[in-house]
Amino acid sequence: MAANRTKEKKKKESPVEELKQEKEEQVSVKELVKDERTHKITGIAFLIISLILFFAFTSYLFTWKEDQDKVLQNASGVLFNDELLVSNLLGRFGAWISHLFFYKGFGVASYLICSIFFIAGVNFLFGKKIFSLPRNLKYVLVGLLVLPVSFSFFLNAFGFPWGGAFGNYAAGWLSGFLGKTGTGLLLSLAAISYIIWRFNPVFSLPQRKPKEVTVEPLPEEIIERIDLNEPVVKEKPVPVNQLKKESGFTPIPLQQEEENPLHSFSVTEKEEEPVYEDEEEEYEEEEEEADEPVEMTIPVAEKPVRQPKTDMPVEGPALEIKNAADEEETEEDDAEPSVKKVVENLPPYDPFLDLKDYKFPSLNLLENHGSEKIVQDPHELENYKNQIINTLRNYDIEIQKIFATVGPTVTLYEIVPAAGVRISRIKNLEDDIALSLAALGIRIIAPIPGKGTIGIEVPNVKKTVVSMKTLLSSEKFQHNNFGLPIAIGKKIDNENFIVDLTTMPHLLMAGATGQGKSVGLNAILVSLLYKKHPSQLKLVLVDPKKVELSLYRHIEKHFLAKLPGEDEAIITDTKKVINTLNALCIEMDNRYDLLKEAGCRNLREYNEKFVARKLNPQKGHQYLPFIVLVVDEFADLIMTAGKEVEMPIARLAQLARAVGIHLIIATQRPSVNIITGTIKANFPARIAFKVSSKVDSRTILDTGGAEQLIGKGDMLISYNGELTRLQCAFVDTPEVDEIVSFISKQRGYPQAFLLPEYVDEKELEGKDFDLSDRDALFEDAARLIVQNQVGSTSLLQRRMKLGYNRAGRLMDQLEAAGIVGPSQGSKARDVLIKTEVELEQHLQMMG
Ligand SMILES: Nc1ncnc2c1ncn2[C@@H]1O[C@H](COP(=O)(O)OP(=O)(O)OP(=O)(O)O)[C@@H](O)[C@H]1O
Repeated sequence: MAANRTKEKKKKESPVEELKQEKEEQVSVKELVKDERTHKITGIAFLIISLILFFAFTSYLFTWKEDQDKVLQNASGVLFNDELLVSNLLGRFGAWISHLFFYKGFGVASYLICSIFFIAGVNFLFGKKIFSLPRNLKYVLVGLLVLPVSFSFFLNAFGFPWGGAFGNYAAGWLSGFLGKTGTGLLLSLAAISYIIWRFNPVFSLPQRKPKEVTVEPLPEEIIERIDLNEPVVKEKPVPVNQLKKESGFTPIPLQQEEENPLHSFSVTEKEEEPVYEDEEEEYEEEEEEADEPVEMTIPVAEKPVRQPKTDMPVEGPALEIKNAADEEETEEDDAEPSVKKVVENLPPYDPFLDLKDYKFPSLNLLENHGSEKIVQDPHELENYKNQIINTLRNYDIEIQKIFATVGPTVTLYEIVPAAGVRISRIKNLEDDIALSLAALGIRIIAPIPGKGTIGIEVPNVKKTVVSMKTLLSSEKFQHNNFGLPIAIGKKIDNENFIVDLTTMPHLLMAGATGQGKSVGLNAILVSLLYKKHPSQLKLVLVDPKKVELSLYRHIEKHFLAKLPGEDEAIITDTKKVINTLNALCIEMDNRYDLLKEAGCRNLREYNEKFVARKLNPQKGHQYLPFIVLVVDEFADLIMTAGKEVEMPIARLAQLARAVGIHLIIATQRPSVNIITGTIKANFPARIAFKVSSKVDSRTILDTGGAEQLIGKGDMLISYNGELTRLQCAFVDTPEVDEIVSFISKQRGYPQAFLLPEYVDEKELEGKDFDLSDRDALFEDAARLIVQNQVGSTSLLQRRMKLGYNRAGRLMDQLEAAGIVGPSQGSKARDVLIKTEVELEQHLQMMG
């Protein structure tokens, strides 16, 4: 049976084979020329010709003396004169062809001919344009014109045909025409021109003091678009900057780049329209004057003041106000002329007086990770370009132009489709293009907002790590005037992405585990630590995982804020998180009260007024630092505490911006039950690292794309209505350790910045005030409150030199004794007893 089947099969196959043979016989010349095998054979033939010429020429260098006479004498028949014995390695042919090229032609420059055959051979053999033949032909042509003349002119010795007949003739003619000196100079000009053209050396005059230039220098690494409409393949991978120069890419002027909304998010460029409201512009002016960091050192005298909210005595001259004037009269408008005079005469309040020796961390604490030079293989560019064009062509989509912008991790191919092509068609081909490029993480932006082009982002084979050090040492970071500058990463065009957290004004970060979230948080925190004095910034760190943020515990006395009575500043316990969030709400309300009383619209105006000594510390006014709340692993909190966490966060996010409280919330699980509508509505700025699904991407960014990222700090940021792809700056844990230890070794405040105490009402229920437990200062406190008719804890703290806890306890006792009303959040409590006489009676009754 089996044998029969094989026979049948053979029978069946034979007609096919016959057909095949017939077909092979009928191959037309046209098909033969097109056939891949013909190309390979031609390629090898060319390579062999190139080798034959090379060996013949090289042998000629050693045998020319012996062979020259023989060839000259038998000029016509040398090739076929069997009796003629020559010394050239390639025999009579070698002797003849070398004589032809060297003696009668171009001398040593004849070697250039070999290169033509070599290049044509390689291109044919591999079926690709590995080297550019037209470019080679150009070089060969110029070489054959210039080199023989130079060789003949300069090396006219030893009887060797250095420049061949052509060289001799041309050099002789030139010498007659220009004289020897003229010819020498002309040939030198040719050589120098070539060197300048090829290598563009830098000629610099001895250093003179440069004039003051006000234009901001552009960051070095900005890379322009590469025009892929010309061949880009070079012999070996070269840095893109060089590549552009060498292969004649058409660099598009930077101005055009800036017009591209994808690139134009240069929030730090001076000429950019500021995104701030009026008041913030003013703030910048103020900061500009004050903020003149030289190598990260901010001048001490011109910074706003921090009035520590601790029990430590307030340093500096602000207390002099008290001596000079009644506290009721120190308000700017009502102030007596004499008071005004004193205030005017005082120098502005020194911001850093509390820690005036504080040194900002130096950039040396950070490391360079990798070379930072973006190296792009031109073959990769060419390949991807062709594959993109071919894939689109397979679907009948023609394109007009294609450009590439090479970023640290991805390259953006920008396509201008032919007229009439529907953009949605290209968008639908996302998967096909990804398949044809055999690359993961392709993202298609159709269209690029504000442009008639379509973007295809393709991950680079070789990725570059963006070091935090590069970003922090950049001009943009060092000389900006942002309230809270944060360096996040680099855009696809290599521009540094440095923004002001105060304008965000809060930030939501999401990303699957291991995709770079913690590194991103560290990058933000490190940026702040590099730019802010401890008096200007306080961090509230919430870290349910207990590991990520614990690095920062050593700077508790410099930069951290905590609840009164807590041991640890970094909050890991859910219950304490709720208390802290509510305490922050109280702080926010308190700040609003202070702002209202001072007649200021925001923190900046308020601090400005305070620094100018227009606000009276005796009335509770103090310098207010920014507070940044960082929550790592928000999902854990929402899962365990739900609304109890969500409500204060939403409230803070809605209102806290004006009073300088900003939120950074990170989560691994960007699902809708965690990032609820309320949270989302209040966090317009969002970052997504790689997430596991399109749904997750939509939850965080309101659009897909984050699932296509490639991890390791590759991210999308949605800010100001724009979506930008960034490579997050990399800062390693040992670097953070170094910075933290540098700060922690310096003198700090006596304790962390204390947040207002928040007592859960539920906990208080049932707790009655026991008269026998009365504080020793109870009666004094009661008198003070009644005299002033202000039920404020800070009044007790200030006047009685008490800590926050004790003052708070006293106030609770006063409430229990019916002297003051219940707490009203940030507002002072009502005082229920109006006169001192009444109070004395009350105290007596209490016994
Ligand atoms: N910006 C970056 N550049 C280069 N490599 C990075 C970058 N960010 C992260 N990585 C690499 O990815 C690893 C994981 O990053 P990271 O610890 O920040 O992830 P994660 O999202 O916080 O994870 P988890 O949620 O589990 O803590 C890092 O150890 C590092 O090797």
